[in-house]
Amino acid sequence: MNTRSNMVKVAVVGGEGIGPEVTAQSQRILNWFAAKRGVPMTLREAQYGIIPYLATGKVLPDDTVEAMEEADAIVWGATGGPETKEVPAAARKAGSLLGLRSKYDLYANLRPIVANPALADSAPLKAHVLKGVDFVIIRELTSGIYFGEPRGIEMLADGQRRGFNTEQYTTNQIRRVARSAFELARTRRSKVCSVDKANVLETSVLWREEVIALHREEFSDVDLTHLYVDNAAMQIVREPAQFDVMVTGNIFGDILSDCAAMASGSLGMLPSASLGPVDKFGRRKALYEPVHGSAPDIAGKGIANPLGSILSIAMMLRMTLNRPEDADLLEKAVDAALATGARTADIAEPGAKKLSTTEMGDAVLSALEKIAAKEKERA
Ligand SMILES: NC(=O)c1ccc[n+]([C@@H]2O[C@H](COP(=O)([O-])OP(=O)(O)OC[C@H]3O[C@@H](n4cnc5c(N)ncnc54)[C@H](O)[C@@H]3O)[C@@H](O)[C@H]2O)c1
Ligand SMILES: CC(C)[C@H](C(=O)O)[C@@H](O)C(=O)O
Ligand SMILES: [Mg+2]
Repeated sequence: MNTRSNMVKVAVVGGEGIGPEVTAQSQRILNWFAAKRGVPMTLREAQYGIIPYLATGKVLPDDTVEAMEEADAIVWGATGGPETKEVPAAARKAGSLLGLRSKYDLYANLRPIVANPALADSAPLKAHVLKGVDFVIIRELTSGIYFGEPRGIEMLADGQRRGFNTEQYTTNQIRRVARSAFELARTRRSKVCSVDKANVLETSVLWREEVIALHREEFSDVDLTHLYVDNAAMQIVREPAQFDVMVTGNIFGDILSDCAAMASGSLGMLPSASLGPVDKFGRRKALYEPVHGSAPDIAGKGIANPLGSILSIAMMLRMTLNRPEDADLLEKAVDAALATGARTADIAEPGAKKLSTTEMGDAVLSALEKIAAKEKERA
């Protein structure tokens, strides 16, 4: 029997656009693992975005702040969309996703890209979903040009306006995310590709020097290569199966991960984990979210692919809950659902039945039941 003290606290924040639609499916999965597998967690639902803004004047109301504050893991849906225009910039900024990443120092953002075999065999996706693609982009998430100062838009003497941002990285910011990449690579195929723009940017010169130094000092058993970001984008399209772990800065990682998403068939397939520093009790605040955004073009239609969000729960089971068997079980259930032909619109073949978001959730839950029952029989 689990006592409340060993319960992992999870805040579930659907957010905006398709965020609540996909997160609802993840929540069903979480409930299944709590009820059927005894995974020790408490779920606290909380709101984010335009709805709480209209009620409280805050996109991130106090109740949500409290839920996130006490949580070991945050399950996030999405932010953004046309409604954001109704929220004044200051209120939006006060509760932004970037602010949360910064507040909890979620510096290591893991974005796995896996070509599911069932999709690699599917005719319309064959061109870019290539068998054997299985790599992780580790994106530095709390520094770089997203956070560097000074930034702003100023008026020039000649009447023009000038916008400016600052790319910046310190030794420690580079080393800690590079360490995450080397450590992850040791659990995989022991290859790290570091991506920068060291032929132009000083931040990238420093990035490359520090990655090389850390590699020499502590990780010389790992195979380390370097690519300029423009070449990396081309290589991801040309031969994504060559990569194991790719580590890069904030903005390069943002762009490369959407680009790499197509090797998995759809942006809707990609999960992510954003991890903070390990505290003195060995705990690590984490935020789990699909890589995609609020998708205003399909929001409210019930057709979004929930698998990116659901696979983020597998990452949570593995990384926050330390339940690798349950993470494997969930990934197997996603594989099984896809193998039986379950497809949302973004990954469907022409003429094939297109499942709604909820029906894809049903397909994963039904696969979970079947696989768990078989495992029980075998035991
Ligand atoms: N982490 C986040 O919350 C996050 C991430 C990215 C973008 N955003 C925000 O989302 C808003 C929309 O941005 P965008 O349109 O550039 O990017 P997006 O990721 O929302 O959508 C890009 C394209 O991918 C499709 N898509 C995305 N997720 C899908 C899914 N689960 N199933 C099927 N198709 C899916 C969309 O329909 C769209 O055509 C912006 O306000 C942006 O800032 C938020
Ligand atoms: C919504 C936006 C700020 C965010 C980013 O640029 O980091 C998104 O694109 C992502 O990839 O998580
Ligand atoms: Mg992005």
